[in-house]
Amino acid sequence: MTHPGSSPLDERGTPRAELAQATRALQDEVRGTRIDGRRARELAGIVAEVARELRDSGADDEVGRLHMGPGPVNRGQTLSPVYNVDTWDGRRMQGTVTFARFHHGSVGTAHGGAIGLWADDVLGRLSRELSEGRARTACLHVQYRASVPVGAPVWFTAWADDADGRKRELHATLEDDGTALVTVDGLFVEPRIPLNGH
Ligand SMILES: CCCCC/C=C\C/C=C\C/C=C\C/C=C\CCCC(=O)SCCNC(=O)CCNC(=O)[C@H](O)C(C)(C)COP(=O)(O)OP(=O)(O)OC[C@H]1O[C@@H](n2cnc3c(N)ncnc32)[C@H](O)[C@@H]1OP(=O)(O)O
Repeated sequence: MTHPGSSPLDERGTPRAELAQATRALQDEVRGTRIDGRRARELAGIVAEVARELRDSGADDEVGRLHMGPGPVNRGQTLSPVYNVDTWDGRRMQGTVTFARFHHGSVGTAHGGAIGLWADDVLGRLSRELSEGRARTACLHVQYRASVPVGAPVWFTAWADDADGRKRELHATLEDDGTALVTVDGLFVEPRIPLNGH
């Protein structure tokens, strides 16, 4: 079984990946900085200049589609927490996810919405690994059982029940030292009318 992270579509190590990684670092530092107001304004100008150059490079929807690539770290988007798939046996995926300062909710713990975003992403990825048909998230039930730390890797497991026609029930847990922090139950459905390119 091919390890998902070893797909030839993986963007890790490319210049584009480096740009995404640098942008993640920027997001984290913007979140935490104590920089003074005058310098903050100067830096805003520099960042705006970078954004202009990227926009002028011709970003469009085709580029946006790289968001769906398989690499855990470098899908060209910087919103989702970074996660790494360590094992994949065709049915069950295990690995670690690290919520960054950018995903901070309150008192050192991850924002619940960021956890939901990650869950949708990892189950979406699992769904893509399981079959060619493109399923979409119909329902995501996230149970927050204990706080998820920021800045430290947390172990995850994601797995699938048997497919039921176009429906796939997928599950995930986040855990720390054997204690469940979050449990997720998702329903993904292959649309009756397939969406173009999705
Ligand atoms: C080894 C290397 C492999 C390389 C692989 C390469 C790439 C893979 C890598 C990466 C992918 C990475 C990451 C993925 C990232 C993100 C994934 C995010 C996914 C999303 O974020 S996606 C956006 C949010 N999502 C939507 O935007 C959906 C909007 N929505 C719809 O598009 C429709 O609503 C739809 C399609 C859901 C259903 O529409 P439809 O018309 O096809 O469904 P229909 O009515 O026929 O229902 C059929 C059966 O599903 C049941 N059913 C339906 N909906 C239900 C519900 N909500 N609750 C409970 N049951 C439900 C019915 O009850 C019936 O059940 P039954 O058959 O038993 O009666």
